[in-house]
Amino acid sequence: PPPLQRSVGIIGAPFSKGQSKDGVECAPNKLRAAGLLDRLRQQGCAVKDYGNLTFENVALDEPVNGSKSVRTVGSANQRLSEAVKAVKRDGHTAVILGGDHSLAIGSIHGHTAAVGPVSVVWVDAHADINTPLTSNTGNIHGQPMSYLLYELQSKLPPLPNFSWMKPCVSSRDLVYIGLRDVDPAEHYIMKLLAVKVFSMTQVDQLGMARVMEETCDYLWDRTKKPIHLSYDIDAIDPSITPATGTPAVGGLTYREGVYITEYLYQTGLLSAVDMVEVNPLRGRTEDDVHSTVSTAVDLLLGCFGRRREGNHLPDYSLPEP
Ligand SMILES: N[C@H]1CN[C@H](C(=O)O)[C@@H]1CCC[B-](O)(O)O
Ligand SMILES: [Mn+2]
Ligand SMILES: [Mn+2]
Repeated sequence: PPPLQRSVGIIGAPFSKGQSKDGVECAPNKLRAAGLLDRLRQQGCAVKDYGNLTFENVALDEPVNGSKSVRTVGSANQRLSEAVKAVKRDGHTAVILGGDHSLAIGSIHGHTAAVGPVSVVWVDAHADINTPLTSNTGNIHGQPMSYLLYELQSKLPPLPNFSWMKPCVSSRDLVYIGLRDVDPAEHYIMKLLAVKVFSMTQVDQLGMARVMEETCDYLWDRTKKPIHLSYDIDAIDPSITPATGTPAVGGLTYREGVYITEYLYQTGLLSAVDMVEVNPLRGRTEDDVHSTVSTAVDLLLGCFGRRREGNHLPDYSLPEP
């Protein structure tokens, strides 16, 4: 089997301007405070923490074609792209702690700048594939995939502070898992581009084991590429992860969510992971926040070898009397 990814580079991306609810910028430090780095090290990973990026709030950032905070989102993602490229060049699997899902623009752009074409596994209740002209909210966290796909470039208006980026994902290299709250325009776009989708209906029909087999068979139809896993915590059912900005009922169980990470880890191809949309201020109780944050931590641990059967380090030996 291929050498499994055990060297992790953590980037904190405390960014919230892809949407309108305060709090999502607090998630990187919450995830660290929950012991993410220690737990990764305890399961045998080498972990380098690159700290939190600082993002500029662009003044007078008036909507462009309805999209909000375009200049601020563009500038943030340019910075994130550079940071992810550096982490990849240092030889780590990149972990990007969001922050809202508009960060996937910079994360995937920087990833492909470093390693070339990647397969994207997008785990989310939502497709996040509105263009600036189809979005009903103007929130760019509902649009990142339209900025990234070669096939949608002709549908994008010129956007200030985005001239640094180029499209870098082919629709053939994208798989969605967990969709259940998709706008009509997004549905039309996914049909038009024949994007591979495992909505919650397919999760129910096939079961997650089959979904993951079919995901990998589809992505590896030709060459095996590094995998970019973009995990929106709202893919998980809100009964488990309520502290998030756009919850949608009927989501993945904790077990299904973790299975995705266990499966992708053992491919040995996991090259970058986004963990986004955890919003501690959206929990009604401290338990809501704890359940959401600890689930996000467990999902990330699964990406780096944690198994529910148990784990032990290779150098473990039993104590002798
Ligand atoms: N209700 C969804 C569907 N479309 C909306 C939009 O375009 O604003 C919402 C986006 C969620 C973004 B998220 O997936 O990153 O949370
Ligand atoms: Mn979502
Ligand atoms: Mn999302």
